Amino acid sequence: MENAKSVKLILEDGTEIEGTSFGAFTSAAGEVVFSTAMTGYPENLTDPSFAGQILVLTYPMVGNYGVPGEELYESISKIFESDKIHIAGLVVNYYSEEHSHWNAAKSLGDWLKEYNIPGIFGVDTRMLTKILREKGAMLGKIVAEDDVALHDPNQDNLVAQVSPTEVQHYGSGQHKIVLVDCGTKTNIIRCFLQRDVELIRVPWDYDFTTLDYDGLFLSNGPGDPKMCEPTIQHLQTALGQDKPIFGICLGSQLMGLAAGGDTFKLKYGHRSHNQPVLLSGTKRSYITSQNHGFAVDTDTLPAEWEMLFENLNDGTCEGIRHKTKPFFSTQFHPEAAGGPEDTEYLFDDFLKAVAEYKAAK
Ligand SMILES: NC(=O)CC[C@H](N)C(=O)O
Repeated sequence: MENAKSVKLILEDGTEIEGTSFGAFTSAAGEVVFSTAMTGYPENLTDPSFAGQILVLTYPMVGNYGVPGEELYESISKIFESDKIHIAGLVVNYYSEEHSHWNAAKSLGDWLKEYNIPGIFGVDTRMLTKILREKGAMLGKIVAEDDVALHDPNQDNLVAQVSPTEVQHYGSGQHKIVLVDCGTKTNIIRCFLQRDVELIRVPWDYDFTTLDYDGLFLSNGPGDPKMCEPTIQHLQTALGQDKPIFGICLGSQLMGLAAGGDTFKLKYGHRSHNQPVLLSGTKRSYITSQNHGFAVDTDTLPAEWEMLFENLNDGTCEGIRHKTKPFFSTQFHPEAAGGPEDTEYLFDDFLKAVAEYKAAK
């Protein structure tokens, strides 16, 4: 690339890696996490759950299919997972400014520049991932001209930063679903709108218990789930009723906390499109899309709750369910975007539970 400027990636353990700048030539600090997904950077970079994180991609060449232009679907993005880039910085091995794809509108570097997000390339990201697997996810920074202090985003209420402030309505189906938006991926909204649903999207701390609805959905979102105290309190009220509840990722962690269980931080998290999970009580496994750094501690779940899915790599909890009421959640992403769509049927399972609840009323 012309006029290439050198930048550094510095980790809290003192590791310093020199590379070349792409995207914005600026410094940024965050939690350094890795993803082994082979594609999907337009989706990953706009997933609000990545807020505050410097993302390391192990796939060796990034940028070669460019970035699509925006298109709308029912007033939300048809392409991206939110309306902006949420990562704090991007670390890749080989960055391809040149790109070729039928819907590419710009290069990855130009897109990062639009949001003032720095990228660094020329980094052996597989070596770096081995360090992060060995020592755990670490704080770090990309340093261009001016130095910045290390900063732990998990100490911030990131959900409050990415959640909307207004209630929004979508669709006109027969099931009225409240979506508590802690930083939702738009494909969750698309998955609902492709079904028979009227969606009421509310801010993370909105008291949804006052609304008239048939089913409750808890979205994914960034940071430590324990920061979402108001959401947990409202959810506890909802758990006292019988209306179906479905949670994804952060939503699963909030369900665990509201039920009286605990969550903990994983050593280096699960971020990829090929995580195997086992459906409890069966021999059926699914390949799932994942992006999380925290998990529900299965041993702390009260007696009325049980693990619904288990991660086959490390045995951690990938979802929970209530033994008698229609409440369940997944730590993985049934809406994929990117990743396999094998578990999208869970949206249908949830809506079936909603229909049964309404029929029994
Ligand atoms: N994708 C998500 O919802 C992530 C949940 C939470 N922030 C975690 O890292 O575990």
